Amino acid sequence: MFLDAAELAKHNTASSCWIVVDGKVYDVTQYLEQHPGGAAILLKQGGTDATAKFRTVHSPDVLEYLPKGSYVGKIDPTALKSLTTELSSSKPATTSILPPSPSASPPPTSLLSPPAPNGPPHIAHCVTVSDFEPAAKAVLSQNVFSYISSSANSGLSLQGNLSSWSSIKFRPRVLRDVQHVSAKSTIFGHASPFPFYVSAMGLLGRGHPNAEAELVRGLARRGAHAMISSESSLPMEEIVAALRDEQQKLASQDASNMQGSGFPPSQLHFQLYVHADHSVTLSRIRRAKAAGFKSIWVTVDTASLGKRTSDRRVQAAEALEVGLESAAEQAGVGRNTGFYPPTAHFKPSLSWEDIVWIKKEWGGPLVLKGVQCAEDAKLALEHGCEGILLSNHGGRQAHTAPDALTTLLEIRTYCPEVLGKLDIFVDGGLRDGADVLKAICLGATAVGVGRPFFYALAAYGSKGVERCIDILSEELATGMRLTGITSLDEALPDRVNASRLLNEMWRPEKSRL
Ligand code: HEM
Ligand SMILES: Cc1cc2nc3c(=O)[nH]c(=O)nc-3n(C[C@H](O)[C@H](O)[C@H](O)COP(=O)(O)O)c2cc1C
Repeated sequence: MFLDAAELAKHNTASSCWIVVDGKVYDVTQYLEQHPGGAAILLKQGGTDATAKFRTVHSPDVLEYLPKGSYVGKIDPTALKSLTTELSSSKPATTSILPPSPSASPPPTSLLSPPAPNGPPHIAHCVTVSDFEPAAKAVLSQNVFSYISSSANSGLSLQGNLSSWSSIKFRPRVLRDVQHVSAKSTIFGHASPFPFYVSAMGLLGRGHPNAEAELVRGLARRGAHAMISSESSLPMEEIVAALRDEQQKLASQDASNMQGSGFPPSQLHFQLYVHADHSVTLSRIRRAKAAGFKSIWVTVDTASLGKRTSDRRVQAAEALEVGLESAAEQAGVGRNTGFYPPTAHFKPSLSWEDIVWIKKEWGGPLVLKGVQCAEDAKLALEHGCEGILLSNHGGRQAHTAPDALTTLLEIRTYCPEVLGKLDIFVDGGLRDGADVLKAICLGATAVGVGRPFFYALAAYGSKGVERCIDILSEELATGMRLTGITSLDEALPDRVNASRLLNEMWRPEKSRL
């Protein structure tokens, strides 16, 4: 039995809110207060077909997060048709402000952002990766820009990340014949042209209509690796398929040009949030394995979502706009108020035992994403992990969390044995390719880069992604030449002066390590 449009339309209030996604009706009333995107954004879709808006943000996978019993039934397809027409005539879709993508034409409309009066500046103006931020700001709505740039509390973790890289200085060597330099490296045995990769970022669809598919097309043209978020806007299988498709196109172009790109194939790694519902986590792991991801990176710094201050301001404003005064007030203090266990998505009881079963289920390289001290690095080794990512989630989780370089120094000081046994990755605040070398000198395998790629994607699509890689790799090559390093095995600790950060590093009163 189908539901009809008149019945659906009645459920558009906070006391009964139904939405349609892909012809199915869901009662999201109970979920309104839990939705990390805020109650207002869902309520605005109440009683209507939310499919178009939903698809610009989410993959259908998130529907698994709805409480049991949320599915109401199917809607009459003819009713849906009239409903869609009605909606589109009352709420016209905005014109896309995104530049044409070289690989795939973006859909003609974007429901995400209002049209930018001027569009982004010419891509030629992006000379450092920080230049992508104002370019994206010019084309994104305020709430999407806030989602990307947001950081925890007063922003000190983010500030610490950004400044940590310049606290370390190089100790260049001269007269070392640097005609030929190579930044070739490997990540879990897979070749990468450079020791950096794109960090996991959820909901790329908020910045570009082709979302993660557009990202991986840009990566494929440069052979770069990426960690794909389990909160992506596209299902993981579609992201892998987009990469393969682009790689095939490149192979046929190479065959007709009689020359190869010279880059190894890009590889994808899977970032996992451990969900409160075990079956959701298990199914993600199995699908990632079947889809061919090369390693799994379990995020361990998100027992609860951090206080994303600017997002809360946006959500409060959105709620007030639709007259939801109490939701607006709640947005400011968050949904995990007080000391009650958080009820939302991520498993708050996550512990080392979970790592053991995830490792067994995955059966390949496992990295802990979000290690922030030497003790946990040591425990990761004891629990059989293959790698650790020293990260404070781009300053989005704990307030005044340590930056990754300081944690790396702490590990070098208090448990140096970890260095030879685990692959160590770092991320947070990297905005200059030359700085990548500093982490490598201190023993890192590779560095993750987040926001600059999101901004580049939002402003210029896959062309921006390629340019972001080109800027970082040129800076890295120049940095290598000017410090007298021709290959990464020459990047050793004596090439950097980390005294300033070492001064700030934690020291135990009485070591328990
Ligand atoms: C109905 C089922 C839905 C579920 C289960 C759901 C679930 C989620 C989850 C888990 C996140 C957090 C993702 C992350 O931070 O990585 C999120 C964020 C978000 N959702 Fe939904 N969502 C639903 C519907 C929608 C719809 C219909 C819209 C838009 C009309 C929407 C817009 C957003 C936005 C904008 C965010 C980002 C919030 C931020 O600024 O951090 N969601 N949602
Ligand atoms: C918009 C955005 C979304 C993110 N989403 C995720 C995510 O889904 N999973 C995760 O483990 N980390 C996520 N992160 C953290 C990144 O993986 C990475 O740790 C961080 O962005 C690195 O800092 P940077 O942006 O300064 O380079 C996100 C970061 C940003 C900026």
